[in-house]
Amino acid sequence: MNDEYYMEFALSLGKKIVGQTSPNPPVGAVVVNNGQIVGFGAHLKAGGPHAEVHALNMAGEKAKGSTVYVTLEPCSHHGRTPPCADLLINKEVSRVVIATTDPFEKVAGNGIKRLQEAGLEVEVGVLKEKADEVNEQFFHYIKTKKPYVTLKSATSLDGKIATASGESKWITSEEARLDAHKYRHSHDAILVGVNTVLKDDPSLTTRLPVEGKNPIRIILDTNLRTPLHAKVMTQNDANTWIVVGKSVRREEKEAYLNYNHVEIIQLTNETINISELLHVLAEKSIMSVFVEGGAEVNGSFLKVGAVNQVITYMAPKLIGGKNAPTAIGGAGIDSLEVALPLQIISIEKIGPDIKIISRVEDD
Ligand SMILES: Nc1c(/N=C/[C@H](O)[C@H](O)[C@H](O)COP(=O)(O)O)[nH]c(=O)[nH]c1=O
Repeated sequence: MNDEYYMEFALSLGKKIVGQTSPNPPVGAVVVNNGQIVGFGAHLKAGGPHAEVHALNMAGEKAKGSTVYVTLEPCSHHGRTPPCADLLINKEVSRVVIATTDPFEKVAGNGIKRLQEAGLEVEVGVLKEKADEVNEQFFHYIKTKKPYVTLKSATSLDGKIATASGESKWITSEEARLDAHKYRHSHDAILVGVNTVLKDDPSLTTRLPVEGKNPIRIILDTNLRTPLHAKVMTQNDANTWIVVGKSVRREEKEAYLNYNHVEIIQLTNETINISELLHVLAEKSIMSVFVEGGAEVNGSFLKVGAVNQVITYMAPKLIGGKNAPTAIGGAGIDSLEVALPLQIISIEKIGPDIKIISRVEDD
């Protein structure tokens, strides 16, 4: 076979664990010896063994003289686990094929250098584009020290998220709504405004046919209006972080602190500053946030340009009405020249609806 054949396998392992390794990258590794796959593995959770460790353990004696395919440059620094570059050398691996290099300053290029200095054959760049996509959340987080933000909207053909009277259930189909849950699974946090909580009382959990990780639920709630009987308060199958402004007083927060799964994050301004929020979330190791609106919250992210990916579901319905809300509220951008440089990545049918994935060009 060829290198791409085995790297595809390693990438499929990495892709399947996106969302469960934060704040580490979702890495996959495959060990091949004499044309046989003798080991494979993925980094399953931060603090756990890296993908190469699992794959080499499975390979046992057959690691010697093997070729190891890994989706990201092996680490060469002592993190919470010993360096994988040293392990590859100690196991007497002959050749290491790497899909893409790690932008993390402690690693960038050092892993490759250490392998080459030890006499291993190293090949870099096999299926690089695909690996960069699997690592997009991690790379953005490492480069910008801010979470990767995916904005989701579900609208009618004319861009409305509800009728003028506020009716919104449902615009898009069951299939489209289910598809959105995949992003709840693959992001560390889901974020909505308190108006969505007041209007829809959402649970914001991941309800996929088989399992799915619940993201941390982040509620933007400047004046702490989230009702104590809301599902995000009474259901503790996911943590809930309520973000409030400076003027919320300590005694107002008391009642919320009785819930173990609830945390109040108080920012330093009267109103919530999205840039400050993203900095605080990154400090708490949140690598990716799935913003499910509503319109005002979406507008506040757009206003500061804090959008990396947009998932748009559009139903074949026309709602109309100048007072019916559209997907992005707020003041909007002042001129087209400051519009986000989005690129459409894919358009597909989901049931009767269409799904558009668009991303901001790499920074
Ligand atoms: N109104 C529509 C949506 N509306 C989504 C709501 O704003 C809110 O995120 C949901 O109610 C979440 O509830 P839960 O977490 O599933 O319990 N979302 C969609 O994809 N299509 C629509 O038509």
